[in-house]
Amino acid sequence: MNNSNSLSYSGKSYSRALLTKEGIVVKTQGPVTDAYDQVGNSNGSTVSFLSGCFTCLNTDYECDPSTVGLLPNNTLIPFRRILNAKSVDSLEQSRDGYGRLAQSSAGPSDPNAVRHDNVNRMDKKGLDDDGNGDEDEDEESANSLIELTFVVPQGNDIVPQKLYLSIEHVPTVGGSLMNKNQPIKDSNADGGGSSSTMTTSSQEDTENIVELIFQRSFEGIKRHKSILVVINPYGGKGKARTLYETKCHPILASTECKIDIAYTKYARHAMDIARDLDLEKYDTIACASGDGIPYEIINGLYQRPDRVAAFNKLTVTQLPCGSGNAMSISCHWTNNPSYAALCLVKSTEARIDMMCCSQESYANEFPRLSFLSQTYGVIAESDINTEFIRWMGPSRFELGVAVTVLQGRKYPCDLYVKYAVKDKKDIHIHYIEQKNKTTLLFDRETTTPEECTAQLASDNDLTEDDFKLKYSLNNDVPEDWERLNPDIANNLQIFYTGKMPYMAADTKFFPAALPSDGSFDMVITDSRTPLTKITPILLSLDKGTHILEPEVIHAKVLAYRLVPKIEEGLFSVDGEKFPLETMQVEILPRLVKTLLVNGSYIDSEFDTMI
Ligand SMILES: Nc1ncnc2c1ncn2[C@@H]1O[C@H](COP(=O)(O)OP(=O)(O)OP(=O)(O)O)[C@@H](O)[C@H]1O
Repeated sequence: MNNSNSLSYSGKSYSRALLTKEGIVVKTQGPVTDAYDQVGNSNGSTVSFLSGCFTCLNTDYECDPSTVGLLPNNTLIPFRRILNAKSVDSLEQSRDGYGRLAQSSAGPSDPNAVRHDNVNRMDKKGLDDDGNGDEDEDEESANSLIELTFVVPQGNDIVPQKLYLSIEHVPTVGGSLMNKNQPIKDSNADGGGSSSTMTTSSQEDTENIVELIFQRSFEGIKRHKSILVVINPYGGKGKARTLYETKCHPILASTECKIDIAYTKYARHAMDIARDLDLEKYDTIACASGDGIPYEIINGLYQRPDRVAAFNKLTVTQLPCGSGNAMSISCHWTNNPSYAALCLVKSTEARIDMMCCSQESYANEFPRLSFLSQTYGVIAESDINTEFIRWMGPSRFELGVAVTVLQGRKYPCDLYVKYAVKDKKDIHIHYIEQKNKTTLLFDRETTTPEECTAQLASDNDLTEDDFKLKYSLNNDVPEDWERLNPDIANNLQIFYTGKMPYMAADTKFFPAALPSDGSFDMVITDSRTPLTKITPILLSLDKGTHILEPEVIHAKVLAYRLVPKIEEGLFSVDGEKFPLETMQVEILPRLVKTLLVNGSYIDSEFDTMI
């Protein structure tokens, strides 16, 4: 390579870089390009990010071989985008007899595998970048090369990329920078660590820097996860497997996580998988599916004799590969499988409340845990009874709702509710108070990652008591439960209860939902509401402002009993069909561990809705 700006060692193009508080800044290495993308980060702000080809992996535009591996001046690679870091010397120690670098844990579809081959071909010829076979350039820097893997945007997705770096500066106490050739602080020196210094060899420096990169890239986050990916090959109209393999796996395989994959072979198989799972083997179950598989996994775990241990050990999350991905939208803040894969790696564990459903048909055996919603009336009928027009995609559901509402159908019932917060104004106060609790917990300025994890862990040890139901279906309705005005109950149109803000990509049905406020949201409409009023209500579901309308009943509840008074129909629980029988539901606080961006659901903007 005849580019005067380029650096190479042993056939590897590499860049000089600085380690800063925010990430790794890559210094001038080649012609400055304007190929930047604005990428929304988990805090809702944006960061600059390079797109296009700089490591020969992107096909967005044709690359210039003289700039391969080179980044424009001062490109910041934020820590939250970093998946892995390795000392190149330690990689080289694991070469096979042919001089190949050891392959990463990436599967066959991992584009990084190609990159290893490219590098090795050059190594085999014994040529460096100037083609003369001398390993003469920047020998000292090359001794401490780091192979960094991070995500970059590609089209609508993110993909892993590798880059070789020579880190010239690392931060000292307080975040100021020091020269690499000075003795570096020990591996705790991440802004608050020991001030003792070590005089180390270049290789030891590199190992320390790698450790520092890991500490900053995985603050308060489990780095070596053992993940069981459960794929529903029929999910997402048969696209779930391909979505996982092309968009999620390359990202997960680039990390230090261990990944096993199980395919569901029949309906409800995921429940059996969770029931029979070896708890020792995994800490995370990732459902590459719609919302049906997380529901089955959670209930499979619930039915285990060692359910306390199961819910203490395992985190259940979703990679959005189905047609309904409410869990990922609410928890990972995205419906995009590749971004969700990054969230799986980078998000914080947090406990969420479950809603425990009892009906005569199954309650004596096992009640059912619902993480998302229960519905009766228009929504239930529209979800299930429009299966035959599934080809229409999500709009079939809206059409179903519109038709049923236009028909003026009603779904009489008796409804008894134990309220947590009944008045709409008080819900706002409750929401802001509870939301701030989580925000404070995750405020990195006031809470260290360790404190944050400790606070979360302090109530992470469930006991069998946490599974005990307060109310029995067989008993009379408790005295402190309130009966919904029969005038409304006998004309009920929509009955929908939920625990997450989004029920579909453009349906923010429960904007006041919070992960663990010990209650769930109830929304009710009356079929006598004039069309001129109900139409704007339905049209505002995407914004979530429907709950502000006076015609909509909205409350935070702890439990309810609904006695249907129709001959034919159904309940829908987390999108699954349930029998038309008396349904009793109560909250079981903080039962399931999942992954939430900064410990919160996606911002529903409920606090600013007036
Ligand atoms: N191999 C299989 N054969 C038939 N059904 C299956 C299989 N694997 C899983 N299922 C069922 O598919 C259903 C839907 O799963 P999931 O939520 O992952 O997909 P989805 O794309 O969101 O589908 P839906 O639109 O039906 O909710 C679940 O009830 C599950 O039991």
